[in-house]
Amino acid sequence: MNDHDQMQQTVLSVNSLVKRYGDLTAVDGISLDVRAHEIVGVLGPNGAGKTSLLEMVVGLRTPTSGRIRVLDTDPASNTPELRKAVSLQAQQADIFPNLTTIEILELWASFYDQPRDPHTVLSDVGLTSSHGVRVKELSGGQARRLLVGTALIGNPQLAILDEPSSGLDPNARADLWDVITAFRDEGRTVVLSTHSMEEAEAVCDRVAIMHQGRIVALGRPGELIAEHAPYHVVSCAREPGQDLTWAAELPDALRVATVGNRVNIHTQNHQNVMEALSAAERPARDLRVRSAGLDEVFRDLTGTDLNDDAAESTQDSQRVKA
Ligand SMILES: Nc1ncnc2c1ncn2[C@@H]1O[C@H](COP(=O)(O)OP(=O)(O)OP(=O)(O)O)[C@@H](O)[C@H]1O
Repeated sequence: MNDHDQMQQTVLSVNSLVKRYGDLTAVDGISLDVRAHEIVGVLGPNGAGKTSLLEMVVGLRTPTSGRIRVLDTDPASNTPELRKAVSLQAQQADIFPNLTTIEILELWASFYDQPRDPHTVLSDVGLTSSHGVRVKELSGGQARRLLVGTALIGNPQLAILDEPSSGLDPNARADLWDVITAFRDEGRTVVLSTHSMEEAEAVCDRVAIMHQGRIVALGRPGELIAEHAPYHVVSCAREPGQDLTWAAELPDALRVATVGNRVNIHTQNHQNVMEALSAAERPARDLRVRSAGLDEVFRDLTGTDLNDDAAESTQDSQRVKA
């Protein structure tokens, strides 16, 4: 197989997948193909069904209905070949609380025929200086990095990472994104879940936006934005006592929403909006403009916000225009 053929290879194929827990439908008829050499992000808020989907893909949960093939094999068959080719980032390493970080990676490496060097992986996930620290003494972020290391050490063809950057500080997140993209650049495939649109945009070749058990959009981040949110967001500071609700009346304002101390105005003519904000009797300050991103795509497709902490105010300054 040449490079091109390899990149066309379907590593994961999911068809009409459903997972019910009693009356609750957590995964509601998902179909998704993942090709070799790509990073696919499953982007959705808490409870969207991401973990249920990923754990079915590795055979840890049983589908209610539908079909999954990983490297042309049903994950429920749990063959030794599949166990070596696919890895799921462990959810916790504290089953071995007294082992050190390097001992954990050496233990995980021993499960595989051609593992990565544990010291290299320790360095990749930024834990070299913590090589002698016991698992029970790690901070939340350090523990998360170690878990990502356990997913990569076996050199799997397909790595499944469930919220790999959760709890990491911005520098550690950026380092982790480098590790994940370098892993893909070696010809491997990654499916990760996240509720960070920043992460989805930074690392994912394609993004599946998941909401209430369904994939509501699938594509490259730039394509999704161009298709579903082809506008700019003008943002300004809302100072104490300042009323900017009038911005919703601007002919070029598609939507106006307050997020904490900032007011965001969606528009297809950011020049006009910025001029109007600057020319007001009490001019808006700290004006910024950016292209819409995946969070706007998510909001426009689902009517809800991706992250609670970025939840937009429902007060009178929020207006949606047709
Ligand atoms: N074992 C289970 N039994 C019953 N309900 C479950 C079970 N696992 C998940 N659920 C429910 O299924 C829905 C989807 O959960 P899931 O963990 O798959 O979502 P998620 O997108 O991974 O969420 P999070 O980002 O919070 O981890 C939620 O409503 C959850 O409460």
